Amino acid sequence: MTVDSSGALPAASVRTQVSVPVRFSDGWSTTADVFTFTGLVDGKEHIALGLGDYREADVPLVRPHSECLTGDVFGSERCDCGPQLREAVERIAAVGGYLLYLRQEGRGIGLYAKLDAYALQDQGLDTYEANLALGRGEDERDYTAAAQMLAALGTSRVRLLTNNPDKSLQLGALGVEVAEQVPTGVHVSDSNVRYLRAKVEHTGHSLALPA
Ligand SMILES: Nc1nc2c(ncn2[C@@H]2O[C@H](COP(=O)(O)OP(=O)(O)OP(=O)(O)O)[C@@H](O)[C@H]2O)c(=O)[nH]1
Ligand SMILES: [Zn+2]
Repeated sequence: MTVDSSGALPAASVRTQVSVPVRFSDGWSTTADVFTFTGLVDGKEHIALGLGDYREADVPLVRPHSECLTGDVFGSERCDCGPQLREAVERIAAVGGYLLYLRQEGRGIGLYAKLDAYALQDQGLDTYEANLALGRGEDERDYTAAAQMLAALGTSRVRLLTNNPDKSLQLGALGVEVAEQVPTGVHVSDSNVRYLRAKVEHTGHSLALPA
C-alpha cells in the first residue's frame, strides 16, 4: 500500500467522464459513465464505470474488479472472472454504484506471467504455488489506486461486492469505510473448481463450493 509519510492518500482527480452505451452478448444493456483519472499512484490506466443512479446512491455498491483478459474478454472458463464481471455490472446498475476496472492482470503479475502460471498449473501446481514457482508473490495486488479513485469520485463509504477479504482489508486500511461486504455469485464449472477451491484455502474467499 502506498500512502505518504503523513498517512494521507495521495490525491487523484477525475480526468474525463464520458457516457458509453453497454450491451452484453445476452442482450442486456445499460449506459455507463466511464471515468478516467489523473494522479493514480501506480500510473496505470484504471477506469471506473458509474452505473445506475450512482449519483443518488446513499452507500454505493462498488466492485473492484481485477483485469483478466482471458476471462473478461475471451470467456475463458479457467476462472470465474467473466461471469463475475457480467453479474457485477447488472447488480450495480440496479442499485447505483461503481465498477472499478483495475489493471491488475494475473493478480498483479501481468498477462504473460499468468499464462506461464497456467502452464505450471497444468503440471500440478495450484494457482498460488504457480506464482511462487515463478518467483512472484501469491497475490501482488495493491488497492491504493482504487481508494484514490473512490476519493476522486467523492465516495468514502461503500458496500463492497467481493468474496475476497483482502480487498475489504486493504481498502479499509486506506480510509474507505466498507459498510458491508456483499458476496458475488459462485460461478463454478468443471474447469475452474480447482482454482476456486485454492482461493478458499489460501486467501479465505467466502465461496460455498460443492464438496
Ligand atoms: N496469477 C494468476 N492470476 C490469475 C489466475 N486466474 C485468474 N487470475 C487473476 O486473478 C484476478 C481475479 O480477480 P478478481 O475477479 O478481482 O477476483 P478475486 O480477487 O478472487 O476477488 P473477488 O472476485 O472479488 O471475490 C484477475 O487479475 C485474474 O487475471 C491464475 O491462475 N494465476
Ligand atoms: Zn480470470
